[in-house]
Amino acid sequence: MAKWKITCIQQDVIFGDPEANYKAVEKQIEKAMEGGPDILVLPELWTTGYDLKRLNEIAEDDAAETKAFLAKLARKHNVHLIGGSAAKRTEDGVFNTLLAYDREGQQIAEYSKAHLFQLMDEHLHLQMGKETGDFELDGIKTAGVICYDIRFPEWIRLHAAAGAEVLFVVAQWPAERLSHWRALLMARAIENQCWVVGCNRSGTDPDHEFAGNSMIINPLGDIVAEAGKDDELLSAEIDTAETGEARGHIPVFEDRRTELYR
Ligand SMILES: NC(=O)CCC(=O)C(=O)O
Repeated sequence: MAKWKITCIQQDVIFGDPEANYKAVEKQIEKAMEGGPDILVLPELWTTGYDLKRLNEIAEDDAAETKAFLAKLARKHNVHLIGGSAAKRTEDGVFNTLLAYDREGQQIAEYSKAHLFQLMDEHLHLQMGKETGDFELDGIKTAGVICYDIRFPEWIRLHAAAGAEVLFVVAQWPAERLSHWRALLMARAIENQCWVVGCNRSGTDPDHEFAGNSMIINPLGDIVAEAGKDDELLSAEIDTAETGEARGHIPVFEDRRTELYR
């Protein structure tokens, strides 16, 4: 069991300008550390934004600079860093990849978005990940997924059934579907009886206005903290003992009828 203070860094992303975003994020991390968090969370594609037409050009080989940047800051601040996602260029194309680092700056997760969101043209510019997003923090099973992934309950269930007690969701979720963002995050928490930490971006890009409304939701589906629309550091204390309590109270995982689910 673990008790953690989690802070989501909800902020605007400067379109197609990784250097400017590194500077902005470094500054926000410094500010967030004043609150003494154990875990920091960044949003989806925070280095490049959805500059998909230039993505192949501005993505880094193996997301190397982003990895070095996140590892350095996790170590410097002695904080677990769920580093949002970054465009990772490989021989097979560009992936939208979540990266996470522990307090020592060791990489603990590298998960590429499995479900590509056609409405924002991801399928034209990105490759689909094939692996799950499980990882451990301080010996606790957790998982990280990316934005549109939360529309696939069977994908999230796979992680919860493997023991994840906290689900981190990094996102660039548009304001026009804010009601879906809120309902889907709450539903994933209720059905999987796990903590859900959704870190969305704020601001706009040439094609979208983003919702903000990062959320921290407990395993009963209650919203413990929710941000507004603009830049914000959203924090809450979480206790993973509540996952076991929720699962003990209504034994959903025991009552599953997997033999019927075909
Ligand atoms: N960046 C995304 O995956 C957006 C997903 C989204 O907006 C949705 O409605 O789903």
